[in-house]
Amino acid sequence: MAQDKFLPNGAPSYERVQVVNDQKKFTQDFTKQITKWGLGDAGFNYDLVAVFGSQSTGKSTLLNRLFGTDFDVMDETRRQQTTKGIWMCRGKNMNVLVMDVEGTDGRERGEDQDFERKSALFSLASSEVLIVNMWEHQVGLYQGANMGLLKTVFEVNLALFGKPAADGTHQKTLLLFVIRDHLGTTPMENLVATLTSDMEKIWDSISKPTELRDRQLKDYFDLSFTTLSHKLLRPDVFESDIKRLRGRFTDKARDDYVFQPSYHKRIPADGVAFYMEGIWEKVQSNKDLDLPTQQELLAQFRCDEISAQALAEFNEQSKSQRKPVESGRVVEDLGKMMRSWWTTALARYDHNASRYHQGVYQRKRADLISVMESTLSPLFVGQLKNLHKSCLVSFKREMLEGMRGESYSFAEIVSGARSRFEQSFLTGAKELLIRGVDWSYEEEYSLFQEEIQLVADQCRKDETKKMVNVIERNFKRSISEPVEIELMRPTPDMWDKVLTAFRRTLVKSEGAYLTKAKSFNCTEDENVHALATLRRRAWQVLRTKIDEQTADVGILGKLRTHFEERFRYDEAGIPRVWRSDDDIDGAFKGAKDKTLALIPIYSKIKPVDTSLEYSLPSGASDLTGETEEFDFESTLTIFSETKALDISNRFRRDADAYYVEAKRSTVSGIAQIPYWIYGVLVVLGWNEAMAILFNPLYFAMFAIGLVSAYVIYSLNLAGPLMQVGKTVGNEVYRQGHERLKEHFSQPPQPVRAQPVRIKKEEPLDQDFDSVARNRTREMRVQ
Ligand SMILES: Nc1nc2c(ncn2[C@@H]2O[C@H](COP(=O)(O)OP(=O)(O)OP(=O)(O)O)[C@@H](O)[C@H]2O)c(=O)[nH]1
Repeated sequence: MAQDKFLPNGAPSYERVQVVNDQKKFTQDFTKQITKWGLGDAGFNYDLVAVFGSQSTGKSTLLNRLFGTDFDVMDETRRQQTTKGIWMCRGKNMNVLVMDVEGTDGRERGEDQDFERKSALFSLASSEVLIVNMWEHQVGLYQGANMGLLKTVFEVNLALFGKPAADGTHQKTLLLFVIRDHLGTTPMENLVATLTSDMEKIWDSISKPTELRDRQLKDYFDLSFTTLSHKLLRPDVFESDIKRLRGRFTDKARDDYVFQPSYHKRIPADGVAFYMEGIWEKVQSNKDLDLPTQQELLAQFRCDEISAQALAEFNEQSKSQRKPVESGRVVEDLGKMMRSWWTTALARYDHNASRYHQGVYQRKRADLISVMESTLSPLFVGQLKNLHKSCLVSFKREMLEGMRGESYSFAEIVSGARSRFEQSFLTGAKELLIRGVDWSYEEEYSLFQEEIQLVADQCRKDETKKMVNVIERNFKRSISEPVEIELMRPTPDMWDKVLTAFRRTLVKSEGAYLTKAKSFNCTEDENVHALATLRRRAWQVLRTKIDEQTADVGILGKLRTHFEERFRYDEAGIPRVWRSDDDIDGAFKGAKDKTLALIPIYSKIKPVDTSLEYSLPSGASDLTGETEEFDFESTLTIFSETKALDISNRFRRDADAYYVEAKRSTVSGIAQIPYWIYGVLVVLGWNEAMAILFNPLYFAMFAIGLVSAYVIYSLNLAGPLMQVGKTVGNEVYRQGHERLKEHFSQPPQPVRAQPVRIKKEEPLDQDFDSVARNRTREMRVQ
């Protein structure tokens, strides 16, 4: 709140204003006040100085003496806090904004150090020169000299306002250490060295943002030092010290002039209020600035250390199982291990850190838990995935093994395997849980269940397919014989019988399917699909069988048989022996016509009783879901008209052959020896027969002949004897043949000339030829 001290002549006023009250509210009158101070148009021509230090260390006194301000000064007799919040005043006859800040370590605020930190940070961030006010005897102390506070302030200041400008330079601030009540016993240089070293130490110990890790204290701050004598004991020296120091703020020519341009924030004076309000808001609202107490700071430091130690061991342990899990293995007792690492780390942290500030301890504990959780999370997720995979593989294996035999219930195998491996997954997943960690396996579990269902469905589909194939084979076996029989004995209602047999067998097959499908837990849709497939395949089996039976050879055979049965056999089934007076033509025509009439019957599946007609939807899809080309109507036609014509022509040719054969058989019957010839033979041979019967020699020979014939017949020797006879005959023939060949093919041997003695008795008139003949004969004899 501004103190109203308007000057009647319009000269600038020097009244102070409370920029931030003790409720941490920033004043709304600041801009107005800057105008009143006459600095509205000052542009950059102004400076800003603030003071930092413990309560009642003469800060206000110092500022009033240096800048001619009138900040409240403590009443010596009461020794209590005077400055509350942050005040500002214009320096007398100086374009200097002077900020008097509530002292630190105030009795009134006690443990609540929030305001002193925020106000200190605000002063540091907004001023060009920060006067660090302290008693000489505070130098070298840590808490006493506000070093802890400075450390915090530096840390947050760096994080919030420490980013370099575009040219890489940093906004600098002068820290002017004013050592009060300087007695002179400790040389100035020593004090400077101690304070400089303290500041360097503070700077080194603060945690810096990564990108500002290597920044030095001098990048942000210049340090300057001065002393003031004891105000009460040596008032004269004090006064001269003040005067000397004042010169540093006013005399720009001096080397140690404090308001160097490099410290200026480059904010025009009329924007200072807005700028400072922004800084205050940033200071106030930033979470990082909920600054801790010294106790908290210590706790933070120690808890961090303890936590890091606990984490180091924990990380080492968890690392050991990372590889196995990543490689896809289900690590046994992983949950147990994780819980052990977890509790060990927490116990270690709890044991060492619980002695520190509870808030910090709890907060850091939560941090530790969160880090451990994120470290173990990949193991949890990986193990769940591995569990999922391994249970699924085992489920598949068990399904396949279960379905290996003949008699098994698919539904039982599925439900058994499913519940076992779901349980196995759940047990494995639950084993991984750590109390207090919000991990969930539900999503993975439902994925696992879905995949189990997919595998079961696939197995069921495969099994259904297999089952339909088996039923189809059985159907084929069952339908084969009835179809063969019915097609072998064609009648007009042949197809009625075939279709009846087909329906009967199909009903049995469908029944077999439905019984098995029940144990498969097939859906209604799957059943409909499978039955449709079964019907179509059954029909195709029937068709194949019919095709096989009505192939060229088959159909011609059947027609021939049918024809023969009617032409070559009589009604009683006895083979006909055609006589010349038989009506071969009529029988032939009848049999042929009846047989030809079968061809149209064979050519199309068409029952007489239309209720037996069978039909199937065309273009039905297979069990695999693939649509097959299937035109039911076309399957009803066994052969086309052209084919029927061809068959009938070929049959006609066969039938004609039978006809010719029949005709020939009557002719050959006619060519037999007439019966009267036998009579003539009896008459003519009567005498010879009597001669044999009544001549004992002939009779005996006849009887022997008969007995021999009987013996040969009864011993079945006719064949061997014939064979022997034949062999002997052949041998005789061969021998004879060879002899003859030898005889006729031998060339005449050359005859050696012998001396010829003319026998007396030989007639002289014997001609040469006869002699030669005789000679030749002789030679042969020789
Ligand atoms: N010994 C000594 N006392 C001083 C000096 N300067 C001021 N004092 C006395 O210290 C007391 C506190 O002075 P203030 O100026 O009010 O101190 P302050 O630091 O502004 O106090 P707060 O604003 O309440 O924090 C007053 O009684 C002053 O007379 C000094 O240099 N030496």
